[in-house]
Amino acid sequence: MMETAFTKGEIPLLRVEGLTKRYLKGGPPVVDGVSFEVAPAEIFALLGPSGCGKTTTLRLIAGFERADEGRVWLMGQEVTRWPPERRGIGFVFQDYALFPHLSVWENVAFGLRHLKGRERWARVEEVLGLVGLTVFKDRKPGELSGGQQQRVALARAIAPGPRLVLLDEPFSSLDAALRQTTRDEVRAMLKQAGIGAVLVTHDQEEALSFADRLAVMRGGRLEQTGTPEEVYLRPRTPFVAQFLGRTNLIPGEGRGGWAETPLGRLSLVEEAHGPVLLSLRPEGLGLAAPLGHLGERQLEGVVVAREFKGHDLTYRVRLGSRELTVQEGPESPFRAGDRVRVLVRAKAVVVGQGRQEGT
Ligand SMILES: Nc1ncnc2c1ncn2[C@@H]1O[C@H](COP(=O)(O)OP(=O)(O)OP(=O)(O)O)[C@@H](O)[C@H]1O
Repeated sequence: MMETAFTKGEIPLLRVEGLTKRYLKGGPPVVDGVSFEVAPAEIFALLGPSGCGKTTTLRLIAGFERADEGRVWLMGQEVTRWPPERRGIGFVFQDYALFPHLSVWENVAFGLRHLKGRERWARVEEVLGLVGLTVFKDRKPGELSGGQQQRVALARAIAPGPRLVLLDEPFSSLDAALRQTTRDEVRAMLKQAGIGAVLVTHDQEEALSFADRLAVMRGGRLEQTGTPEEVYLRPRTPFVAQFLGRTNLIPGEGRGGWAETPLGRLSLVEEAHGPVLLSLRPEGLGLAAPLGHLGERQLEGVVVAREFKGHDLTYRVRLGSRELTVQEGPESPFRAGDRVRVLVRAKAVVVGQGRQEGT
């Protein structure tokens, strides 16, 4: 499986290897053997539930925390023991951390104290232009919207010209509509400036749409790394399948290109043999009216719940002792209590080998 965005021989912008961190001596590691690489100008996301060690990983990369084990390289140079200021990395926090008493212009100029008057002025103007905030340069942060404040924070982080910025849940305090537009804008700005980024988020949609590649993190470890498409369409574990969206987990017996399952024979994306756990996304299933004639092989079930969401419609359908989540178009006509035929439209993905508990 393709897992890197690298051309042969290219030096990664960031490389971390075996990063491990315990906050309590002798306690469990909160970051446990984390390794990944980020290519120049690549946007990489660390996605995982609260407390899985994402922020700690970011702090180890920035140098705010010291790793118990493992190493960090920036553009081929080992920086594991370097202090944060020597690493030249930009950092954007969830709460922006802007100076409230300084204007937008002064906030952005703050990290440029090493530059002289004219040079400094030109760089601040350039960066404000890049983030589209030139007209607000005299305002204080408190006189801006959340999305605008976030862009100031980004401008301040990129003003000194870092090759890498670390973004810790930078969009989470914005409301849904603003979050999406700010995200798109920030992505476009990073791409335009050729700056690589590591984004930390617990929001799967954000990671999928913002990142070029992402890693799903759980309990201090990276469970799977790949492009958004690879990780969504080819999850390797039940956790990754469930964390990246809704899915149906179905036990089966692999027979090569297909598996025998309680839903009948399912085609598999990749060959498998023996006991397996399969993932079938709700959009890979469909509903139709049951066929009238008896003796026809069909997966018949009963709609137990229906959730209309505008762009789609989600059903819960009971088949024997099992419930499936099925996604249909918004005009799908079934109601709770209707008898329906379940259609399998997609191939199943193997997310576990061997007998699984609770399936
Ligand atoms: N300074 C600290 N001292 C002790 N424990 C800490 C410290 N910082 C974090 N932890 C613990 O380490 C674990 C990982 O925290 P971390 O903030 O890295 O996770 P996260 O995935 O970023 O979570 P969230 O999304 O909630 O911020 C958590 O159990 C947290 O309570």
